[in-house]
Amino acid sequence: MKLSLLNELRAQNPIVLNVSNFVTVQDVANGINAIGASPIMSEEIAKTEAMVKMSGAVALNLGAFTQDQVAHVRKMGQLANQYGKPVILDPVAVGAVAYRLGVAQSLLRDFQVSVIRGNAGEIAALAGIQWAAKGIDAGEGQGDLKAIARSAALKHNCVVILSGPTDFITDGTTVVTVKNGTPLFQLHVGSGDMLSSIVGAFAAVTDDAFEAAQTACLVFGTTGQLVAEAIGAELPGTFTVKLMDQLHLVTTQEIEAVADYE
Ligand SMILES: Nc1ncnc2c1ncn2[C@@H]1O[C@H](COP(=O)(O)OP(=O)(O)OP(=O)(O)O)[C@@H](O)[C@H]1O
Ligand SMILES: Cc1ncsc1CCO
Ligand SMILES: [Mg+2]
Repeated sequence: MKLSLLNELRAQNPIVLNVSNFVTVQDVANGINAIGASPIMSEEIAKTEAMVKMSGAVALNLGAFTQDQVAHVRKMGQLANQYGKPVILDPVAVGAVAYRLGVAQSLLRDFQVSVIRGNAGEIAALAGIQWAAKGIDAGEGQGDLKAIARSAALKHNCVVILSGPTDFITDGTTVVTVKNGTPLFQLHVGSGDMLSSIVGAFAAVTDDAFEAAQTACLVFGTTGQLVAEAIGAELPGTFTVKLMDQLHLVTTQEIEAVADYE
């Protein structure tokens, strides 16, 4: 865990290039901005190369794609590999829809990702493990989450974040767990999308994708927890607004005071 990466991120203000989804695009852009990085979204394949070149990391979200957009994501992933930019993949709902899983698997064959960030249902699907996912949510599957995360990481040769009440972050060998968070994250559609792009912001300021992934989970989880403790009620609207504020304001000292990871 390297919390000083948060200060590094804010000092560097790296550009994070995103293929987002139309549902959560604004939260994702503002989340990146609030934490101290610089978001840019792309939907046009013709300008992909220039945009990849100027970026510090590329975050690819498979939340709501058309076939044209899949071609765009593929080209962006391949160009990111060519220019040595870290790629973060958010495989939305691949545990619930076979077509989505097929698309995600074909993309993972065509370019190398640095980090996959998904919930239990999504990561189990990418590991080839049976799990009862529910739409974009993790669902009610059963299994050893640590082993599932590790298996997905080995299969795709990358760092994996299996997020949920506890986040499991692994390079296929070591597994770090982050227990910080709040159930309010589940009442805000796109919490996961925000986390995936924030992983991109951290990956842009270090060559160590495993460290970037761990730090992003700790920063995001503790920030949400601090907000929930401050508002003290189940208010998803208020939570969303205050989460943006707190992502901007949170300090490494405040995070350290509540950090719960091993
Ligand atoms: N019950 C919970 N308690 C604490 N933190 C949680 C809980 N559920 C999710 N989180 C946190 O919420 C964030 C998003 O993770 P989650 O697994 O919910 O993503 P997701 O299912 O892809 O979300 P979405 O589909 O809304 O984008 C992570 O930081 C995770 O730690
Ligand atoms: C609700 C929803 N549907 C497609 S993407 C998305 C946002 C969660 O990623
Ligand atoms: Mg998600």
